[in-house]
Amino acid sequence: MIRILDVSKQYDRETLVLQQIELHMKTGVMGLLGFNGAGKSTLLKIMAGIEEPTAGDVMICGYSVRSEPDEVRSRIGYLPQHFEMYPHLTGREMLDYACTLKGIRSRKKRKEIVTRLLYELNLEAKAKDKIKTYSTGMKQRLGLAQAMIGEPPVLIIDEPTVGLDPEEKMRVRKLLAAYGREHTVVLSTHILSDVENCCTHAAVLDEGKIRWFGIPDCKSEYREILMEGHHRHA
Ligand SMILES: Nc1ncnc2c1ncn2[C@@H]1O[C@H](COP(=O)(O)OP(=O)(O)OP(=O)(O)O)[C@@H](O)[C@H]1O
Repeated sequence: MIRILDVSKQYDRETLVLQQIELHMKTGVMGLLGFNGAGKSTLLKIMAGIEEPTAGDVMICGYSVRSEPDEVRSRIGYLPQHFEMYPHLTGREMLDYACTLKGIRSRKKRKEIVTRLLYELNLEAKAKDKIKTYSTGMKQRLGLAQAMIGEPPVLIIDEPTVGLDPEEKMRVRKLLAAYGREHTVVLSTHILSDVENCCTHAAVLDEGKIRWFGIPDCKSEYREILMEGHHRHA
């Protein structure tokens, strides 16, 4: 589903933000862990076709983000770290508009999709309220809903549980874990419990390199690697 092939990224002459990243992922949920500035968002943006890699390529469902961006775009759902929404639209209107942008022309089909997503993200009660009245957590869930429109084979989510209360965190983790049974989800997070509660795989990104990749559990050495990095960054 996703093949990250020798990806490097340099924004300016001094900083090599990503260094020869190689990662392959089939179905499941991959948690990308790392400290502030480790390069997580940059890697997700490259996967989503928002940033160009300086070297290397990413293949999504067999298509290159560099040379086949339209094919890639139609196969991913992406939630960036800072997602701009129209404050004067209601949640339902925003999702309906996002469906239109994804090329879903039938009004009936859009209504079906939007109703199901509002239910899955626990937004039904606020569906007719303007987004400007939403809490951070509600906006985050609406952002997730727009990424899931059309059931894309690959979901790329930057910090999915930021701003959510504990109950909503659990709901979102369960939803992403369920999505990952038949699709591929890549998420970035600082939170170990996100990884241990919903990810089938984890990668630790540190100073632009993958320091660890594997199946996360509480005994995995990625915890030690994170602790060691924590001391180094403190
Ligand atoms: N557009 C840009 N121009 C120049 N430097 C950038 C740009 N975007 C990111 N960087 C730098 O690249 C590095 C990695 O940033 P990135 O946002 O990918 O890290 P991150 O792991 O997602 O961090 P955080 O957890 O704080 O979101 C940082 O040093 C950042 O300052």
